[in-house]
Amino acid sequence: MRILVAGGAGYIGSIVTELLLEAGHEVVVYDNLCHGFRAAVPEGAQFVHGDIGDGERVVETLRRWPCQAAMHFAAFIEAGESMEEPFKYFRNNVAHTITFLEALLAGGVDRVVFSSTAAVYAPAPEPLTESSPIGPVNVYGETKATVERILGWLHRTRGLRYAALRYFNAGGATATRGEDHRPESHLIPRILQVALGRRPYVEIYGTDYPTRDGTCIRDYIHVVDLARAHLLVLEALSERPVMVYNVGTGTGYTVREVLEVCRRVTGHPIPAREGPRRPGDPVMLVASPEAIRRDLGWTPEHTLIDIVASAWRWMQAHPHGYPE
Ligand SMILES: NC(=O)c1ccc[n+]([C@@H]2O[C@H](COP(=O)([O-])OP(=O)(O)OC[C@H]3O[C@@H](n4cnc5c(N)ncnc54)[C@H](O)[C@@H]3O)[C@@H](O)[C@H]2O)c1
Ligand SMILES: O=c1ccn([C@@H]2O[C@H](COP(=O)(O)OP(=O)(O)O[C@H]3O[C@H](CO)[C@@H](O)[C@H](O)[C@H]3O)[C@@H](O)[C@H]2O)c(=O)[nH]1
Repeated sequence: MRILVAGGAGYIGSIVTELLLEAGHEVVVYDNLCHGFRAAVPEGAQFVHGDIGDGERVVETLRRWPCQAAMHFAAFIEAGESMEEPFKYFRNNVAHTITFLEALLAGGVDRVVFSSTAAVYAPAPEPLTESSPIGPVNVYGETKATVERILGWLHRTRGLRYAALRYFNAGGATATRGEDHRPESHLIPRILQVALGRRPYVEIYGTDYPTRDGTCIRDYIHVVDLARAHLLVLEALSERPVMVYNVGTGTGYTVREVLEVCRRVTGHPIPAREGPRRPGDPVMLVASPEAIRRDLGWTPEHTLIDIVASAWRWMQAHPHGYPE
């Protein structure tokens, strides 16, 4: 298949592109590079510098390289920032996505894999299943829940086939690609930047949550396991026109536990300071990954140690990330 990958110059999209090419697919990466890097795009992929909010450019791209499916990673991704800049998030993640979806259908693409998130759920003290209540506690999660509903209506009214993958917290790297967000807001790379000598300490956002050690709990999923889920749903779209799956491991770690794993893997003491809560942070998000296992046979193959070890290898090899 030839696949249009919007946001394919970013962290997860570039690694999914790497796996798609390895599996023998053709890929057209479509990215405005607002947060991605040209150097992250695998050599075997076509690259188009474009915005998902520019429908004409999307249609033009599809005329030049007709595609059988699209994957949609292009979005702003920070829950904390979304609480400060709601319009920025609604515009890019919802309004521009509507333009993008309309252009895909006009350009003959009726299969979409969408990057949704665990942040669509109301935080809960037990593992979340796909039928757990939707109830985002931040604007970012609301934008993703809104797009999921739009996809549902486009299936009913236009026959769009789609998979919405609700990722839990992605981490880790391949041998050649890793996480490089600027500014970096994510826990694991921020901790590893301390071990690398690029930050004096890591701040723990909130130590008074009702959890086993007072810090937030997340389900960390290796980016390669996450990427494999994309290839599986892409194949399955022929038989299953609508799929909504959690992609996580089923195991939650507190911020302090992640910090300990990072100290063990790097052998660095990694100083930490306790700070206030970050607005919009859910107390706990842990997946039940049972549905995607049952339907498609997907299971995670990597542990939190593998995530941290691969991220650490990548950061040591690329201490300043991708070249601009
Ligand atoms: N990183 C995680 O842990 C995580 C968890 C859940 C969901 N997600 C979702 O996965 C997707 C990818 O996340 P990531 O961590 O790779 O983020 P990222 O910022 O590394 O990648 C996003 C890419 O989209 C591009 N982009 C953004 N707006 C665009 C626009 N209007 N037009 C064209 N390109 C645009 C950026 O340049 C970037 O290359 C996002 O949709 C995010 O919401 C990520
Ligand atoms: O310097 C830091 C950074 C983070 N945290 C905490 O670490 C946890 C994880 O935070 P982070 O790595 O920023 O990820 P999330 O805010 O959980 O969000 C990620 O995971 C979500 C799915 O769970 C996705 O939807 C988002 O796109 C993605 O950014 C949270 O409790 C944070 O408060 C700290 O204590 N200190």
